Amino acid sequence: MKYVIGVDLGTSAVKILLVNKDGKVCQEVSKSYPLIQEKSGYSEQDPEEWVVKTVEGIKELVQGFDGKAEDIEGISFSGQMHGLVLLDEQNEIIRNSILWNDTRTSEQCRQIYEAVGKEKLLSITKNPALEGFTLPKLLWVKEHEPENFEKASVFLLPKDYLRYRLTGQIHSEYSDAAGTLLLNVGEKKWSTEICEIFGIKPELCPPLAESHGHVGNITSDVALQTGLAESTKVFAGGADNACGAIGSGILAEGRTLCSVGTSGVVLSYEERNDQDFEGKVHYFNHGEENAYYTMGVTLAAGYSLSWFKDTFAKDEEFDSLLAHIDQVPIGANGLLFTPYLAGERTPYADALIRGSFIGMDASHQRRDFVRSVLEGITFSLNESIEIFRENGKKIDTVISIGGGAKNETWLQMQADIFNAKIVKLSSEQGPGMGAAMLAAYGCGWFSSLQQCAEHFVEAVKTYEPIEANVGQYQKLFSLYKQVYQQTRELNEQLQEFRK
Ligand SMILES: Nc1ncnc2c1ncn2[C@@H]1O[C@H](COP(=O)(O)OP(=O)(O)O)[C@@H](O)[C@H]1O
Ligand SMILES: O=C(CO)[C@@H](O)[C@H](O)COP(=O)(O)O
Repeated sequence: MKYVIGVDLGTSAVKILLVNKDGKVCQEVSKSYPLIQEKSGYSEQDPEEWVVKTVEGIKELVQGFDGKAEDIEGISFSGQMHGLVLLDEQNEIIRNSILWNDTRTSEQCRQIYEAVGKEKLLSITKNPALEGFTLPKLLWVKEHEPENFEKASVFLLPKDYLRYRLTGQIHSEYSDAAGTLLLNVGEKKWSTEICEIFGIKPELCPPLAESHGHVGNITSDVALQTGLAESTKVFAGGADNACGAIGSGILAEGRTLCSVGTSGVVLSYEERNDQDFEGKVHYFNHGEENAYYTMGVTLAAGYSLSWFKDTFAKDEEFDSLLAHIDQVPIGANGLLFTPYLAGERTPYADALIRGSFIGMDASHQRRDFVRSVLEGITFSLNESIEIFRENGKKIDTVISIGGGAKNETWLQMQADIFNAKIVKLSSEQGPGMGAAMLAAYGCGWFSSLQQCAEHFVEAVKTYEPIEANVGQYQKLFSLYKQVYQQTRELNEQLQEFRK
């Protein structure tokens, strides 16, 4: 039997899957790493930590594998998007990576609009200037750490850096490059125009490959450290959301995905690159060649739940924290949560907004808070579903993946709040599976990603919306939507008291 490895470099952890030619996940390893948050709105990670944890994880996986290392034919990557990794001329890391959920760059976003103009920016990059994207981070470094900017010889995205360390080859690929604001998304090339406007030398942008492109092999050093064979082919991989889409079979028009990882996304496949969503949703290149997807993003989805757990139930597992939520009625006994712990993207591009619990009273117990956190996250994702529906998309079925899809009550809640059928897959690890599928397709096991999806993607359970619940959630959703408007100014005034 032949195998491939899919590596998902997530925000909370790197998750590594060993998948056989039948699409069965034979082994799984996960290694977590922390966020570095020096100030409110700052979020960084040490790229070296990604490499160390991935190498450890692959080593563990290979040690537990009873076949021959040569049978692991290929490896590919999925990664948290947008994070800026700067390398000097020796390809050494210059500073910590500034991540997708770091919102220090509001001023740089303003400068981008001023210098390029919103209309032109949308026509080239298909996206608005958002704090999480890479170009604003690069401009922040240029302004605040000019010595680091001067030293930089290339920038990479997180999984591209990881792949460089495993192969010695420097590349990016279209699906992740699309999240930089430096790519001409429709023409699939770095925008020389945007680079020139901001004084970014073209060499700073790495060469581009297709996601299934064979970009190198494992170096002899990494083969020695991990037990992988040097013949293991390395394929470029994709942005985690593009890989999540591949791993969930979102490979045709009309398919919709919901992912609750650290962030939360609602994503829809797009055949064309010329639709106009006026920048209300992200519009990126897919990991499938010449395809696209649109997506709304909740910055702190799973992160809201993990924040709650770390703060109030540190030593408990998620399953035990969530054990009693179905004993709490819809609406959490009058408690409403908004998940704006790190600001928000969709539908409010707002770096200053912060979360709220509205309606606390002395009868509330921990379980009410937990339920309200899940409801608030799901309401936020429903705002993206609403934008898609308002733009004419029919959403009656949603495939649900990510850490959040491990909980059955949450999946039923998604069905009731989205008023759509929710499909759970055999593995909730869509991005890792998508990465493995890119390797499988790259190895030539299948003639297309679609054919690979027919073999690899397996639905195991569906959750139908329950009419009575849908009605109750609709009432709550209209209250939820008022919280943003009513807390926006308060949050602006609280800014001076933040860390
Ligand atoms: N058993 C569980 N039930 C519900 N949610 C969970 C469970 N385990 C993890 N999660 C959620 O999933 C999130 C992590 O999802 P994951 O897809 O691994 O994220 P990432 O790719 O960002 O590292 C956590 O922040 C948590 O909110
Ligand atoms: O910023 C985005 C998408 O635009 C995030 O979705 C990141 O890609 C992080 O993903 P997870 O770690 O939550 O999977």
